[in-house]
Amino acid sequence: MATPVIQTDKLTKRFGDFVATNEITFDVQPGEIFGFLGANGAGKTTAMRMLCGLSIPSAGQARVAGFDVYKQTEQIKRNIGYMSQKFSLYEDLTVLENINFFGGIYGLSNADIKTKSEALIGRLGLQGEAKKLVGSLPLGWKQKLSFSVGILHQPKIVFLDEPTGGVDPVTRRQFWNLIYEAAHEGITIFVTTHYMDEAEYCNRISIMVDGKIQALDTPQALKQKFNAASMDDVFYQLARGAKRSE
Ligand SMILES: Nc1ncnc2c1ncn2[C@@H]1O[C@H](COP(=O)(O)OP(=O)(O)OP(=O)(O)O)[C@@H](O)[C@H]1O
Repeated sequence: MATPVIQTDKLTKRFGDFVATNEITFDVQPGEIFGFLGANGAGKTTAMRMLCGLSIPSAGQARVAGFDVYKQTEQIKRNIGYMSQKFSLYEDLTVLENINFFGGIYGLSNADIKTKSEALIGRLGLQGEAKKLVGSLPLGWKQKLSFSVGILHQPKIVFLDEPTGGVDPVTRRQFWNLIYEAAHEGITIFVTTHYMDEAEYCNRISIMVDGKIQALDTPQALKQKFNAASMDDVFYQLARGAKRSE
């Protein structure tokens, strides 16, 4: 088997006495679409921030794209894409300006940025919008653009924190087509979502409850194990006892 792109061993984050992420251990394989599920407050964002090199763990180990989350956070940031819940493009720049700006941040050459931006705009069907301010686009388009910009530098892994919140099912489906294309090109996808139909699209899923991973397997295997008709049902069986969910 190939070396995992994410490896964690008892990864933990405490805020004072509160253990937000509690000894989580798992691997993610190259090219995998890995769903990171859990109720509100389960500790997903906290874990993801540690894996992205944005927050130093309290205990445990993790390597991301081969780099250590304590000592090599800059290398991690160069090898990943990250799309947070909070929309991250500049609303007061145009579509093209955002692509140019982030391409520059990622260290791409001008020629590379030009080729990639034309391909990106074509793929998203944004030819008519290239010179419009991003703030004027519908939310679903912004999310698709944000994802595409987040993988402009062809990172090894892209972390998506609830990337499709607040958009309709058709737009979510289009977003998932982009995810599949990226995975097909070899980019590993690490995604949190509250939508159980999206969980079904993942190769494997972990489900966190109150800071701990309580289940991890393919959607099919989880449904069998919990004798459940749907992922909704699996999730409910695991998360109904959660103390932290609102
Ligand atoms: N900086 C912080 N200081 C104190 N507590 C924090 C901090 N960040 C997160 N927490 C707490 O840690 C717990 C886990 O939060 P986290 O945001 O990781 O959950 P989540 O699973 O991503 O939830 P959601 O689905 O609502 O985004 C929550 O109870 C939260 O209040």
